[in-house]
Amino acid sequence: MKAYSLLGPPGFTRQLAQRTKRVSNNRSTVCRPQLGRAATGSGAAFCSHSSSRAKYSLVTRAAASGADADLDGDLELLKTESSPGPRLQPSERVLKLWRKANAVCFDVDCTVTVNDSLDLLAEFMGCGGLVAEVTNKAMDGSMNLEQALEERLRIINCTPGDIKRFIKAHPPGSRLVPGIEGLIKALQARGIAVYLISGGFRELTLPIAKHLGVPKENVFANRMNWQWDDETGEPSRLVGFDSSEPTAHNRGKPTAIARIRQRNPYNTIIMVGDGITDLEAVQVTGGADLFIGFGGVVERSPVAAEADWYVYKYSQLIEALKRYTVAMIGSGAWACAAMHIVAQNCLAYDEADEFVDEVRMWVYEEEFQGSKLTDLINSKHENPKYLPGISLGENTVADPDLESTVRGADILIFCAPHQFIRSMCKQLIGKVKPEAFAISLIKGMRVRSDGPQLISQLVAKYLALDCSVLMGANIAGDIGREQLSEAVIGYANPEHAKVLKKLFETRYFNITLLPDVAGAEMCGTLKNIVALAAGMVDGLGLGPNSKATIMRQGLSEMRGFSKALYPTVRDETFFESCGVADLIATCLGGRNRLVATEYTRASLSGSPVSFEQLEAELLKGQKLQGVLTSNEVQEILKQRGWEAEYPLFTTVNRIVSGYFPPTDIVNFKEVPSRPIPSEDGDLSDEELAARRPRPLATAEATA
Ligand SMILES: NC(=O)c1ccc[n+]([C@@H]2O[C@H](COP(=O)([O-])OP(=O)(O)OC[C@H]3O[C@@H](n4cnc5c(N)ncnc54)[C@H](O)[C@@H]3O)[C@@H](O)[C@H]2O)c1
Ligand SMILES: O=P(O)(O)OC[C@H](O)CO
Repeated sequence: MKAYSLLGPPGFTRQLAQRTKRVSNNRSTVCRPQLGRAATGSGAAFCSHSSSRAKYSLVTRAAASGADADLDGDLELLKTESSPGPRLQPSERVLKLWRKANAVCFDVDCTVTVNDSLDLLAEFMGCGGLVAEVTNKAMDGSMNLEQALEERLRIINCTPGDIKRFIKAHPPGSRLVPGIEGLIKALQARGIAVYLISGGFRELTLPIAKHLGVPKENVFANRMNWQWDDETGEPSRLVGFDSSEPTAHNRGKPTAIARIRQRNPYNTIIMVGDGITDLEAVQVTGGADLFIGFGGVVERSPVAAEADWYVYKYSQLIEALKRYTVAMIGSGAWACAAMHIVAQNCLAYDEADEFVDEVRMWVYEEEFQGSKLTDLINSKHENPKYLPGISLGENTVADPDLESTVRGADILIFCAPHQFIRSMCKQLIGKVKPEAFAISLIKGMRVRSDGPQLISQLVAKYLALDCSVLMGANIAGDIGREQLSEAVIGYANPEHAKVLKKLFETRYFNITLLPDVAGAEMCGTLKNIVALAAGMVDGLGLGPNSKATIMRQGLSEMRGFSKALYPTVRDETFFESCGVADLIATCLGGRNRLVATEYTRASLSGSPVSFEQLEAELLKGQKLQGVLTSNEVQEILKQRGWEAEYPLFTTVNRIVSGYFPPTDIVNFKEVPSRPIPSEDGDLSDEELAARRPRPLATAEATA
């Protein structure tokens, strides 16, 4: 890369730089016009304004050959320096600013393919050559901006009718830069204000703004002054322009941006342009926060060299607006059903297109029918073991490596059986983006020596992330088959909640936002205990009255226990999908209910089977959460002396621990007051072993 610094009067050096670049016809040459003398040792060409144009050829030839040149006299190319060239890849800082912009200001010349509408109007009026000469004078600094505008208008001397005809002959839609409409729509859909700033005239800019959907109050440009016809009361003759507009003067663009700031509470304003006057927007205090150079219409080397980010296509800016890379941690039945929705939503195009298409999914690697589960998912786009027949989407990428799954992710979805989460979070410490946020779909809790810990709290503690929860009547298979369903997102951070709603909501899956993380999560966790009781009732062959009794009692204990642990939990939460609706769904059709039903039947038949065995036989790799949760909750009840206050929870735990037969579920009111049979007395070893679920310690050890 050769870079030449040209010293001299700004207009002249700028023009010289452009010509040098053009002659060198080489993108790896950068010419920077600079004022004053360069520091000793830096590459510089000095040209006084009076230096003859003949000297151009010397400079341009030197640039074209990439050679150093040492010219005498007042045009002196001292030597070359190396430069990294335009920044074609945005830095982290630039990307962040682009994504958090409140307003984006476009130089209007970067929205239409013909760079200067006034020159185009001059051509239309048949005076293109004359006007171009004046434009050149402004470029080489021999005429100031205001004088040049005045002179160009004087030559053009058009009427309002001429302008109308001109717009008709060159409608904005016929000369838009590809991608500009999509970019402006994408920005506006995100609530980012769009402005057009032009050194040209409102009369020519407003039709472009209208076509692009930019409101006219967001257009900064000069205004033509008209002589009004006394007879018709209509404007008739052009008599100059209103020089009070900021764009009529040097540094007009930063002045316009300063005005935008005065009128709006914007933190971040971006200027997109292709000229030195656009670049000035970031060089003045109060101007733009970032300058993005656009080379899709005209490429000006000094602008390219100084831009914070230089792009040739607007699609690059649209792509970079996609803020959220999503990662799914888990690949069981619910993780796959949720992925069916999430992957579609990430791929779906809407104007606010906020999600990166590809979603990585962490898969606990297993062999299935002789192949690796990850390979099967990546080739067939479904998980044949945990949710066969349901597409995960071609944009889902299964990854057996937890750390690479979350690398670069902005949103982490946790959906694995709760007993494995702690060890997974420990592994991820320091591996997730600090500004990422999380959502847990997990129904379960952890009990530590100092008390309970919700999974959302565990994620927040280990990974320092805000963690919302998604809970509801959500039986995985039915959602995979796109049956109507709903859930709540319990949140603490409303901004995150809004994004998460977009990520999960779909035609058949409604999301309600609920500012009660603990309430929603406690509901999802505790209903699994009640589902075991409901399964026992089914196993006993009892009818709906008995089941309804169990469910009502269960709901009441869920509410009491949740509020006793977390006093901020709201009563309304129990009437949402995560409360009563999930309780109904899980007690009618969930896995906990199924396994408890079979446990009860086996027990009644005189051939008891353990929960562990039934889990393996009936669920084929899926995990039963209710028994673990019952043990965890019971530990808290015991610690706090609350067992008698939660008779259904306690009875379920006595049954799944093998102390009482499942027939005792109907005696839940008095079971807690009964003495617990001693292990070596009242029950045979086989009976106890068969009835006892896998102890909690074993499950934790697996993790
Ligand atoms: N299945 C549902 O209908 C449903 C609905 C709503 C919520 N949930 C909740 O979602 C959570 C996840 O359940 P799911 O249905 O996606 O899973 P699942 O029960 O269908 O499958 C078990 C998963 O655990 C994985 N696994 C096995 N051993 C592991 C280990 N040592 N470490 C890590 N992972 C291991 C398996 O590979 C599999 O992906 C649970 O908290 C559950 O309560 C489930
Ligand atoms: O199959 P279960 O009993 O784990 O319940 C599944 C879901 O949690 C129902 O919402």
